[in-house]
Amino acid sequence: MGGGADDGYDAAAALAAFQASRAGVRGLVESGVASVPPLFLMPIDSCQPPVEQTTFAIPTVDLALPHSATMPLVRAAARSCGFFLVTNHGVDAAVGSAVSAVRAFHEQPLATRSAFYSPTPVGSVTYSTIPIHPAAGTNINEIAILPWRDTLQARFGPPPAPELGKLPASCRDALEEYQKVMAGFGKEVAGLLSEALGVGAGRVESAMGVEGWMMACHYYPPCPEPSRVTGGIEHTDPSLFTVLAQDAVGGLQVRLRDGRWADVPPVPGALLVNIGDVLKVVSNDEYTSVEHRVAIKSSQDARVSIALFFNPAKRGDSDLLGPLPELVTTGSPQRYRAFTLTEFMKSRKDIGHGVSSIDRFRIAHE
Ligand SMILES: O=C(O)CCC(=O)C(=O)O
Ligand SMILES: [Fe+2]
Repeated sequence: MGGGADDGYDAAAALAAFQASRAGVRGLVESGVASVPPLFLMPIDSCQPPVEQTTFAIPTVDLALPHSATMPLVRAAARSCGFFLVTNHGVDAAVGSAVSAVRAFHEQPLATRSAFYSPTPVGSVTYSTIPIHPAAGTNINEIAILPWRDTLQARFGPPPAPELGKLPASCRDALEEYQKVMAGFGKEVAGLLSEALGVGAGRVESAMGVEGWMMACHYYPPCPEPSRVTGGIEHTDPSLFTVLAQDAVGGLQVRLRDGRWADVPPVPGALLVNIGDVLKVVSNDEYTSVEHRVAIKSSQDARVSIALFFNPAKRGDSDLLGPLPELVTTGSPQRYRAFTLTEFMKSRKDIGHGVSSIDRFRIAHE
């Protein structure tokens, strides 16, 4: 992939030119590209839908049900497929405004939005086309490949809040409001997930803190050749858990246990929650962190999604992430050694963004 001197294509120069345009993928589409530039072409086996691609019904947790009913649903979903939809969450207005504000930001005229654009996401607020991690794909080598997506990313925590004044004015109020409302929603989800582990509702939060908020506001432009690109390569989330809000276009796919990929069609009004690698570790493998990716579905419609990662707030070099001691028993021995967030991030950098990045900390048992 990526070509070389032999075919006259210089991938590094193409990447530099794309980044220097400060226009993102949206800019390419606005300029009327009729085919996918090589920088975005995925190896065939990384983006083509497998033959038996299927649609999968994600379990739903209805928060209007009594607590005694929701808790077992959360427990079953977190253990079996690692994803669940949440309905009757009471935050529709904030979700609607945030998704609209993200679309408005990405669809501003080039001159306005390019002022925010940076080639790589460094800093607490960034707008970029984040290159695919070289180790993340099966046969992606050292030449960067880009996803068919532009991302406005903002770190909201842990406190003290980083410079949110850097958020673009066009979406600042809606995103700040969304974050505030979702902090409350996330506490409720953290409580349910903790209680469903049988360790008490406050345990996960008191052990880790959940205020390490990172918000990724994605924009997936329509693509002239959707099957040749990826919106996001297969990965697991590094978070404790992630909450995804999205419009009606769709594109998210999850990997089933048998290895096939399944479409997860958006459900109007529902939020999607998934378990990340850190909570899988904390739960001593009772919960599962499932690989997912994003396909581009449309040559007409741009898709917007907002992934809000609830990461551990406790992240110093003396804060250890590991299985909760009360979940370690004779029948269920400790599956991971404790590690710091710094070690974990290094592992993702070295090994890639799949679930295997926590295998470095796994304790082998006969
Ligand atoms: O846009 C989506 O549907 C998913 C995005 C995602 O998986 C992520 O940001 O980690
Ligand atoms: Fe993800």
